[in-house]
Amino acid sequence: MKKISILGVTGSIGTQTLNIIQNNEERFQLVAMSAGRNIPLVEQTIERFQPKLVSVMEEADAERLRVRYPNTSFVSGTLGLKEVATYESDLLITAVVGSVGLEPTLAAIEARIPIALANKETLVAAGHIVMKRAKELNVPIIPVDSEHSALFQAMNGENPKTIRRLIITASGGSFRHLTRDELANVTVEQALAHPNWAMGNKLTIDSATMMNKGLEVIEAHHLFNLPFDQIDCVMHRESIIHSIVEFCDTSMIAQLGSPDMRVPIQYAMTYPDRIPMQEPKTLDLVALGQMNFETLDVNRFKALALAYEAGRTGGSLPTVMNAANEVAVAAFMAGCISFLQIDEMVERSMERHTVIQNPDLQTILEVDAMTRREITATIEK
Ligand SMILES: NC(=O)C1=CN([C@@H]2O[C@H](COP(=O)(O)OP(=O)(O)OC[C@H]3O[C@@H](n4cnc5c(N)ncnc54)[C@H](OP(=O)(O)O)[C@@H]3O)[C@@H](O)[C@H]2O)C=CC1
Ligand SMILES: CC(=O)[C@@H](O)[C@H](O)COP(=O)(O)O
Ligand SMILES: [Mn+2]
Repeated sequence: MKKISILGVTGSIGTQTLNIIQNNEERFQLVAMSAGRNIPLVEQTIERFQPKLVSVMEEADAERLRVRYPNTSFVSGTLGLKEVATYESDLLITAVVGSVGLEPTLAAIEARIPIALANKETLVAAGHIVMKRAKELNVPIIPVDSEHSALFQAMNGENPKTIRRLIITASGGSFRHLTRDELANVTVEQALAHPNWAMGNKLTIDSATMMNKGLEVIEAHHLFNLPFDQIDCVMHRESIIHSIVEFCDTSMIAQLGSPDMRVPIQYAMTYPDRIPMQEPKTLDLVALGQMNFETLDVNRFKALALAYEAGRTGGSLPTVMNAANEVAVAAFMAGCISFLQIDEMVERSMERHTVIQNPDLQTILEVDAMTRREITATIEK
Protein backbone atom coordinates (compact mmCIF):
# COMPACT_ATOMS: atom_id res chain seq x y z
CA MET A 1 0.00 0.00 0.00
CA LYS A 2 1.47 3.35 -1.04
CA LYS A 3 0.73 6.16 1.43
CA ILE A 4 -0.14 9.38 -0.42
CA SER A 5 -0.27 12.99 0.81
CA ILE A 6 -1.73 15.80 -1.30
CA LEU A 7 -1.15 19.55 -1.09
CA GLY A 8 -4.14 21.24 -2.78
CA VAL A 9 -6.56 18.33 -2.53
CA THR A 10 -9.64 20.42 -3.41
CA GLY A 11 -8.25 21.66 -6.74
CA SER A 12 -8.28 20.29 -10.26
CA ILE A 13 -5.14 18.13 -9.83
CA GLY A 14 -6.05 17.28 -6.23
CA THR A 15 -9.52 15.93 -7.08
CA GLN A 16 -8.20 13.99 -10.09
CA THR A 17 -5.60 12.41 -7.77
CA LEU A 18 -8.44 11.40 -5.43
CA ASN A 19 -10.18 9.81 -8.41
CA ILE A 20 -7.08 7.67 -9.05
CA ILE A 21 -6.83 6.69 -5.37
CA GLN A 22 -10.53 5.77 -5.34
CA ASN A 23 -10.08 3.60 -8.45
CA ASN A 24 -7.05 1.82 -6.95
CA GLU A 25 -7.82 1.45 -3.27
CA GLU A 26 -5.81 -1.76 -2.98
CA ARG A 27 -2.73 0.23 -4.06
CA PHE A 28 -3.06 3.76 -2.59
CA GLN A 29 -4.12 5.25 0.75
CA LEU A 30 -4.64 8.97 1.37
CA VAL A 31 -2.93 9.81 4.68
CA ALA A 32 -2.64 13.61 4.71
CA MET A 33 -4.10 16.47 2.70
CA SER A 34 -4.23 20.25 2.54
CA ALA A 35 -6.91 22.56 1.18
CA GLY A 36 -7.57 26.27 1.13
CA ARG A 37 -11.11 27.47 1.78
CA ASN A 38 -13.33 24.84 0.13
CA ILE A 39 -14.56 23.34 3.42
CA PRO A 40 -17.59 21.43 2.01
CA LEU A 41 -15.21 19.49 -0.28
CA VAL A 42 -12.78 18.98 2.61
CA GLU A 43 -15.61 17.41 4.62
CA GLN A 44 -16.66 15.11 1.77
CA THR A 45 -13.05 14.04 1.27
CA ILE A 46 -12.53 13.30 4.98
CA GLU A 47 -15.70 11.19 5.03
CA ARG A 48 -14.70 9.27 1.91
CA PHE A 49 -10.93 8.80 2.46
CA GLN A 50 -10.42 9.14 6.26
CA PRO A 51 -7.01 10.90 6.11
CA LYS A 52 -5.09 11.17 9.37
CA LEU A 53 -3.99 14.80 8.97
CA VAL A 54 -5.79 17.71 7.30
CA SER A 55 -4.64 21.30 6.82
CA VAL A 56 -6.93 24.20 5.89
CA MET A 57 -6.11 27.85 5.30
CA GLU A 58 -8.04 29.37 8.24
CA GLU A 59 -7.58 28.31 11.88
CA ALA A 60 -11.30 29.04 12.50
CA ASP A 61 -12.20 26.33 9.94
CA ALA A 62 -9.72 23.93 11.56
CA GLU A 63 -11.37 24.51 14.95
CA ARG A 64 -14.84 23.67 13.62
CA LEU A 65 -13.50 20.56 11.84
CA ARG A 66 -11.78 19.30 15.03
CA VAL A 67 -15.17 19.21 16.76
CA ARG A 68 -16.86 17.46 13.84
CA TYR A 69 -14.12 14.84 13.14
CA PRO A 70 -12.43 13.93 16.46
CA ASN A 71 -10.42 11.08 14.87
CA THR A 72 -8.60 13.38 12.42
CA SER A 73 -5.86 15.92 13.27
CA PHE A 74 -6.32 19.43 11.90
CA VAL A 75 -3.73 22.14 11.31
CA SER A 76 -3.89 25.44 9.42
CA GLY A 77 -2.05 28.16 7.50
CA THR A 78 1.43 27.92 6.03
CA LEU A 79 2.65 25.81 8.98
CA GLY A 80 -0.19 23.40 8.26
CA LEU A 81 1.00 23.03 4.66
CA LYS A 82 4.45 22.07 5.95
CA GLU A 83 2.98 19.55 8.39
CA VAL A 84 1.08 17.83 5.59
CA ALA A 85 4.15 17.93 3.34
CA THR A 86 6.30 16.24 5.99
CA TYR A 87 3.70 13.77 7.25
CA GLU A 88 5.07 10.24 6.91
CA SER A 89 4.08 9.14 3.39
CA ASP A 90 5.55 7.38 0.35
CA LEU A 91 4.67 10.18 -2.09
CA LEU A 92 3.64 13.81 -1.79
CA ILE A 93 1.58 15.27 -4.67
CA THR A 94 2.25 19.02 -4.77
CA ALA A 95 -0.97 20.33 -6.34
CA VAL A 96 -1.32 23.65 -4.56
CA VAL A 97 -1.29 26.67 -6.88
CA GLY A 98 1.39 29.36 -6.65
CA SER A 99 4.72 29.88 -4.96
CA VAL A 100 3.06 29.16 -1.59
CA GLY A 101 4.09 25.59 -2.47
CA LEU A 102 7.80 26.38 -2.21
CA GLU A 103 8.43 26.06 1.53
CA PRO A 104 6.33 22.89 2.01
CA THR A 105 8.07 21.29 -0.99
CA LEU A 106 11.48 22.05 0.51
CA ALA A 107 10.29 20.72 3.88
CA ALA A 108 9.21 17.45 2.19
CA ILE A 109 12.64 17.16 0.56
CA GLU A 110 14.33 17.62 3.96
CA ALA A 111 12.03 14.86 5.29
CA ARG A 112 13.14 12.69 2.30
CA ILE A 113 9.64 12.26 0.96
CA PRO A 114 9.44 11.57 -2.81
CA ILE A 115 7.54 14.25 -4.69
CA ALA A 116 5.15 14.18 -7.65
CA LEU A 117 5.34 17.82 -8.68
CA ALA A 118 2.41 19.62 -10.34
CA ASN A 119 3.07 22.96 -8.62
CA LYS A 120 5.27 24.50 -11.34
CA GLU A 121 5.48 27.94 -9.65
CA THR A 122 7.74 26.39 -6.98
CA LEU A 123 10.36 25.48 -9.58
CA VAL A 124 10.05 28.83 -11.32
CA ALA A 125 10.51 30.73 -8.06
CA ALA A 126 13.40 28.66 -6.71
CA GLY A 127 14.22 25.71 -8.97
CA HIS A 128 17.95 26.06 -8.34
CA ILE A 129 17.40 25.53 -4.59
CA VAL A 130 14.76 22.81 -4.87
CA MET A 131 16.56 20.65 -7.44
CA LYS A 132 19.96 21.03 -5.75
CA ARG A 133 18.62 19.92 -2.38
CA ALA A 134 16.59 17.05 -3.90
CA LYS A 135 19.74 15.82 -5.63
CA GLU A 136 21.85 16.12 -2.48
CA LEU A 137 19.33 14.10 -0.46
CA ASN A 138 18.49 11.73 -3.34
CA VAL A 139 14.79 12.63 -3.23
CA PRO A 140 12.96 11.88 -6.52
CA ILE A 141 10.98 14.71 -8.10
CA ILE A 142 8.62 13.18 -10.65
CA PRO A 143 6.88 15.60 -13.01
CA VAL A 144 3.07 15.71 -13.16
CA ASP A 145 2.65 18.64 -15.57
CA SER A 146 1.51 17.00 -18.83
CA GLU A 147 4.40 18.32 -20.97
CA HIS A 148 7.07 17.42 -18.41
CA SER A 149 5.58 13.98 -17.83
CA ALA A 150 5.74 13.52 -21.62
CA LEU A 151 9.39 14.61 -21.71
CA PHE A 152 10.20 12.42 -18.70
CA GLN A 153 8.59 9.42 -20.43
CA ALA A 154 10.28 10.17 -23.76
CA MET A 155 13.76 10.32 -22.21
CA ASN A 156 13.23 7.24 -20.01
CA GLY A 157 16.27 4.95 -20.42
CA GLU A 158 18.08 7.40 -22.75
CA ASN A 159 21.50 8.93 -22.14
CA PRO A 160 20.80 12.59 -21.17
CA LYS A 161 23.93 13.63 -23.10
CA THR A 162 22.27 12.52 -26.36
CA ILE A 163 19.37 14.98 -25.99
CA ARG A 164 19.56 17.72 -28.61
CA ARG A 165 16.50 19.70 -27.53
CA LEU A 166 13.11 19.57 -25.86
CA ILE A 167 10.02 20.70 -27.80
CA ILE A 168 7.20 21.73 -25.50
CA THR A 169 3.78 21.82 -27.14
CA ALA A 170 1.27 24.63 -26.48
CA SER A 171 -2.44 24.58 -27.24
CA GLY A 172 -2.46 28.36 -27.74
CA GLY A 173 -5.05 28.82 -24.99
CA SER A 174 -8.47 30.46 -25.09
CA PHE A 175 -7.47 33.33 -27.39
CA ARG A 176 -5.31 31.60 -29.96
CA HIS A 177 -7.60 32.87 -32.74
CA LEU A 178 -7.15 36.55 -31.73
CA THR A 179 -4.44 39.10 -32.57
CA ARG A 180 -2.87 41.12 -29.73
CA ASP A 181 -5.04 44.14 -30.63
CA GLU A 182 -8.15 41.99 -30.42
CA LEU A 183 -7.24 40.99 -26.86
CA ALA A 184 -7.94 44.50 -25.52
CA ASN A 185 -11.51 43.86 -24.37
CA VAL A 186 -11.64 40.14 -23.67
CA THR A 187 -13.51 39.07 -20.53
CA VAL A 188 -12.60 36.79 -17.63
CA GLU A 189 -15.31 34.37 -18.71
CA GLN A 190 -13.84 34.14 -22.22
CA ALA A 191 -10.34 33.67 -20.85
CA LEU A 192 -11.53 30.80 -18.65
CA ALA A 193 -12.85 28.82 -21.63
CA HIS A 194 -9.81 26.68 -22.46
CA PRO A 195 -10.23 24.77 -25.75
CA ASN A 196 -8.80 21.42 -24.56
CA TRP A 197 -8.25 21.19 -20.80
CA ALA A 198 -10.42 21.70 -17.68
CA MET A 199 -8.01 23.18 -15.10
CA GLY A 200 -7.91 25.60 -12.18
CA ASN A 201 -8.60 29.26 -12.98
CA LYS A 202 -5.08 30.62 -12.49
CA LEU A 203 -3.56 28.08 -14.86
CA THR A 204 -6.31 28.62 -17.44
CA ILE A 205 -5.53 32.36 -17.51
CA ASP A 206 -1.78 31.58 -17.70
CA SER A 207 -2.52 29.39 -20.69
CA ALA A 208 -4.39 32.25 -22.40
CA THR A 209 -1.52 34.73 -21.85
CA MET A 210 1.03 32.00 -22.75
CA MET A 211 2.72 32.61 -19.39
CA ASN A 212 1.97 28.94 -18.70
CA LYS A 213 4.33 27.96 -21.50
CA GLY A 214 6.92 30.38 -20.12
CA LEU A 215 6.62 28.85 -16.64
CA GLU A 216 6.89 25.41 -18.25
CA VAL A 217 10.11 26.32 -20.11
CA ILE A 218 11.69 27.33 -16.78
CA GLU A 219 10.23 24.23 -15.10
CA ALA A 220 11.80 22.04 -17.83
CA HIS A 221 15.16 23.82 -17.46
CA HIS A 222 15.28 22.86 -13.78
CA LEU A 223 13.76 19.37 -14.03
CA PHE A 224 15.95 18.21 -16.90
CA ASN A 225 19.02 20.37 -16.29
CA LEU A 226 19.14 21.74 -19.86
CA PRO A 227 20.02 25.28 -21.02
CA PHE A 228 17.28 27.49 -22.46
CA ASP A 229 18.77 27.25 -25.98
CA GLN A 230 17.81 23.57 -25.92
CA ILE A 231 14.19 24.17 -24.92
CA ASP A 232 11.77 25.16 -27.69
CA CYS A 233 8.00 25.57 -27.87
CA VAL A 234 5.61 24.87 -30.72
CA MET A 235 1.91 25.57 -31.04
CA HIS A 236 -0.08 22.36 -31.36
CA ARG A 237 -3.79 23.14 -31.20
CA GLU A 238 -4.98 19.60 -30.56
CA SER A 239 -3.04 18.94 -27.27
CA ILE A 240 -2.51 15.32 -28.36
CA ILE A 241 1.29 15.33 -28.49
CA HIS A 242 2.17 16.42 -24.97
CA SER A 243 5.82 17.18 -25.80
CA ILE A 244 8.79 15.84 -27.74
CA VAL A 245 12.45 15.04 -27.12
CA GLU A 246 14.80 15.39 -30.09
CA PHE A 247 18.04 13.37 -29.87
CA CYS A 248 21.45 13.93 -31.46
CA ASP A 249 20.70 11.44 -34.27
CA THR A 250 17.59 13.59 -35.20
CA SER A 251 15.18 10.97 -33.81
CA MET A 252 12.22 12.52 -32.03
CA ILE A 253 10.36 10.68 -29.30
CA ALA A 254 6.96 12.09 -28.40
CA GLN A 255 4.30 11.08 -25.89
CA LEU A 256 0.71 11.17 -27.15
CA GLY A 257 -2.71 10.74 -25.59
CA SER A 258 -6.10 12.34 -25.11
CA PRO A 259 -5.88 15.44 -22.93
CA ASP A 260 -6.59 13.87 -19.53
CA MET A 261 -4.43 14.85 -16.54
CA ARG A 262 -5.18 11.59 -14.76
CA VAL A 263 -2.68 9.91 -17.10
CA PRO A 264 0.42 11.91 -16.02
CA ILE A 265 -0.80 12.01 -12.40
CA GLN A 266 -1.20 8.23 -12.30
CA TYR A 267 2.13 7.70 -14.06
CA ALA A 268 3.87 9.79 -11.38
CA MET A 269 2.07 7.77 -8.68
CA THR A 270 3.07 4.38 -10.10
CA TYR A 271 6.45 5.21 -11.70
CA PRO A 272 8.40 3.23 -12.86
CA ASP A 273 5.38 0.92 -13.37
CA ARG A 274 2.28 1.52 -15.45
CA ILE A 275 -1.15 0.33 -14.42
CA PRO A 276 -4.41 0.33 -16.43
CA MET A 277 -6.42 3.56 -16.45
CA GLN A 278 -10.04 3.26 -15.29
CA GLU A 279 -12.53 4.66 -17.85
CA PRO A 280 -9.70 5.20 -20.37
CA LYS A 281 -10.16 7.83 -23.06
CA THR A 282 -8.17 5.90 -25.68
CA LEU A 283 -6.94 7.97 -28.54
CA ASP A 284 -8.51 7.15 -31.91
CA LEU A 285 -5.87 8.32 -34.38
CA VAL A 286 -8.07 7.77 -37.43
CA ALA A 287 -10.89 9.82 -35.90
CA LEU A 288 -8.32 12.52 -35.05
CA GLY A 289 -7.23 12.50 -38.70
CA GLN A 290 -4.52 15.17 -38.49
CA MET A 291 -2.37 17.18 -36.14
CA ASN A 292 -1.13 20.74 -36.66
CA PHE A 293 2.02 22.58 -35.64
CA GLU A 294 2.66 26.33 -35.87
CA THR A 295 5.33 28.80 -34.80
CA LEU A 296 4.61 30.65 -31.56
CA ASP A 297 4.81 34.37 -32.24
CA VAL A 298 6.60 35.97 -29.24
CA ASN A 299 5.31 39.43 -30.22
CA ARG A 300 1.78 38.13 -29.91
CA PHE A 301 2.55 36.00 -26.86
CA LYS A 302 4.74 38.48 -24.97
CA ALA A 303 4.69 36.46 -21.73
CA LEU A 304 6.66 33.66 -23.37
CA ALA A 305 9.42 36.11 -24.36
CA LEU A 306 9.45 37.50 -20.80
CA ALA A 307 9.86 33.99 -19.38
CA TYR A 308 12.79 33.17 -21.67
CA GLU A 309 14.37 36.46 -20.60
CA ALA A 310 13.78 35.71 -16.91
CA GLY A 311 15.07 32.16 -17.29
CA ARG A 312 18.21 33.15 -19.19
CA THR A 313 18.98 36.00 -16.78
CA GLY A 314 18.30 33.74 -13.81
CA GLY A 315 19.01 34.84 -10.23
CA SER A 316 15.97 36.46 -8.64
CA LEU A 317 14.30 37.48 -11.93
CA PRO A 318 12.13 34.34 -12.40
CA THR A 319 10.88 34.80 -8.80
CA VAL A 320 9.83 38.37 -9.64
CA MET A 321 8.17 37.30 -12.88
CA ASN A 322 6.23 34.56 -11.14
CA ALA A 323 5.11 36.69 -8.17
CA ALA A 324 4.06 39.59 -10.42
CA ASN A 325 2.15 37.20 -12.64
CA GLU A 326 0.29 35.61 -9.68
CA VAL A 327 -0.87 39.03 -8.45
CA ALA A 328 -1.72 40.33 -11.94
CA VAL A 329 -3.76 37.21 -12.81
CA ALA A 330 -5.70 37.52 -9.53
CA ALA A 331 -6.32 41.22 -10.30
CA PHE A 332 -7.58 40.36 -13.80
CA MET A 333 -9.93 37.72 -12.39
CA ALA A 334 -11.18 40.25 -9.81
CA GLY A 335 -11.96 42.71 -12.64
CA CYS A 336 -9.30 45.25 -11.54
CA ILE A 337 -7.10 45.16 -14.66
CA SER A 338 -7.54 44.20 -18.30
CA PHE A 339 -6.20 41.03 -19.91
CA LEU A 340 -3.40 42.87 -21.73
CA GLN A 341 -2.31 44.54 -18.50
CA ILE A 342 -1.29 41.14 -17.09
CA ASP A 343 1.90 40.72 -19.11
CA GLU A 344 2.48 44.50 -19.19
CA MET A 345 2.55 44.58 -15.38
CA VAL A 346 4.81 41.53 -15.24
CA GLU A 347 7.18 43.22 -17.69
CA ARG A 348 7.23 46.41 -15.61
CA SER A 349 8.02 44.47 -12.41
CA MET A 350 10.88 42.70 -14.16
CA GLU A 351 12.28 45.99 -15.55
CA ARG A 352 12.21 47.62 -12.11
CA HIS A 353 14.00 44.75 -10.40
CA THR A 354 17.76 44.70 -9.75
CA VAL A 355 18.70 41.05 -10.21
CA ILE A 356 20.31 39.24 -7.28
CA GLN A 357 22.46 36.32 -8.46
CA ASN A 358 22.24 32.91 -6.83
CA PRO A 359 19.65 33.99 -4.21
CA ASP A 360 19.20 31.84 -1.12
CA LEU A 361 15.78 30.85 0.21
CA GLN A 362 15.43 33.87 2.49
CA THR A 363 16.22 36.22 -0.41
CA ILE A 364 13.72 34.42 -2.66
CA LEU A 365 10.98 34.78 -0.03
CA GLU A 366 11.79 38.48 0.45
CA VAL A 367 11.85 39.18 -3.31
CA ASP A 368 8.58 37.31 -3.76
CA ALA A 369 6.90 39.30 -0.96
CA MET A 370 8.33 42.64 -2.10
CA THR A 371 7.20 42.08 -5.70
CA ARG A 372 3.70 41.25 -4.51
CA ARG A 373 3.58 44.42 -2.36
CA GLU A 374 4.83 46.64 -5.20
CA ILE A 375 2.50 45.33 -7.89
CA THR A 376 -0.47 45.37 -5.51
CA ALA A 377 0.26 49.03 -4.72
CA THR A 378 0.45 49.82 -8.46
CA ILE A 379 -2.89 48.11 -9.10
CA GLU A 380 -4.52 49.91 -6.15
CA LYS A 381 -3.34 53.26 -7.55
N1 LIG B 1 -5.08 21.58 -13.39
C1 LIG B 1 -4.25 21.04 -14.25
O1 LIG B 1 -4.67 20.34 -15.20
C2 LIG B 1 -2.77 21.24 -14.12
C3 LIG B 1 -2.23 21.93 -13.04
N2 LIG B 1 -0.88 22.10 -12.92
C4 LIG B 1 -0.34 22.85 -11.80
O2 LIG B 1 -0.80 22.27 -10.59
C5 LIG B 1 -1.03 23.28 -9.59
C6 LIG B 1 -2.49 23.20 -9.14
O3 LIG B 1 -3.30 23.55 -10.25
P1 LIG B 1 -4.88 23.36 -10.22
O4 LIG B 1 -5.20 22.06 -9.60
O5 LIG B 1 -5.33 23.67 -11.59
O6 LIG B 1 -5.30 24.54 -9.25
P2 LIG B 1 -6.70 24.78 -8.52
O7 LIG B 1 -6.89 26.24 -8.44
O8 LIG B 1 -7.76 23.95 -9.13
O9 LIG B 1 -6.43 24.20 -7.05
C7 LIG B 1 -5.53 24.84 -6.19
C8 LIG B 1 -5.50 24.16 -4.84
O10 LIG B 1 -4.64 24.89 -3.99
C9 LIG B 1 -5.38 25.35 -2.83
N3 LIG B 1 -4.83 26.66 -2.49
C10 LIG B 1 -4.86 27.78 -3.24
N4 LIG B 1 -4.22 28.78 -2.62
C11 LIG B 1 -3.78 28.28 -1.44
C12 LIG B 1 -3.07 28.82 -0.34
N5 LIG B 1 -2.65 30.10 -0.32
N6 LIG B 1 -2.79 28.02 0.73
C13 LIG B 1 -3.21 26.74 0.72
N7 LIG B 1 -3.90 26.17 -0.28
C14 LIG B 1 -4.17 26.93 -1.35
C15 LIG B 1 -6.82 25.37 -3.26
O11 LIG B 1 -7.66 25.27 -2.13
P3 LIG B 1 -9.24 25.70 -2.09
O12 LIG B 1 -9.78 25.48 -3.45
O13 LIG B 1 -9.78 24.77 -1.03
O14 LIG B 1 -9.29 27.12 -1.66
C16 LIG B 1 -6.84 24.11 -4.14
O15 LIG B 1 -6.88 22.96 -3.33
C17 LIG B 1 -0.66 24.61 -10.26
O16 LIG B 1 0.66 24.94 -9.95
C18 LIG B 1 -0.80 24.32 -11.75
O17 LIG B 1 0.01 25.13 -12.55
C19 LIG B 1 -0.01 21.58 -13.84
C20 LIG B 1 -0.50 20.91 -14.93
C21 LIG B 1 -1.90 20.69 -15.16
C1 LIG C 1 -2.66 20.17 -18.68
C2 LIG C 1 -1.42 20.94 -18.56
O1 LIG C 1 -0.35 20.41 -18.42
C3 LIG C 1 -1.49 22.40 -18.66
O2 LIG C 1 -0.35 23.03 -18.13
C4 LIG C 1 -1.57 22.61 -20.14
O3 LIG C 1 -0.26 22.56 -20.60
C5 LIG C 1 -2.25 23.84 -20.53
O4 LIG C 1 -2.19 23.89 -21.90
P1 LIG C 1 -1.56 25.09 -22.73
O5 LIG C 1 -0.78 25.94 -21.81
O6 LIG C 1 -0.74 24.41 -23.76
O7 LIG C 1 -2.78 25.75 -23.26
MN1 LIG D 1 1.28 21.84 -18.73
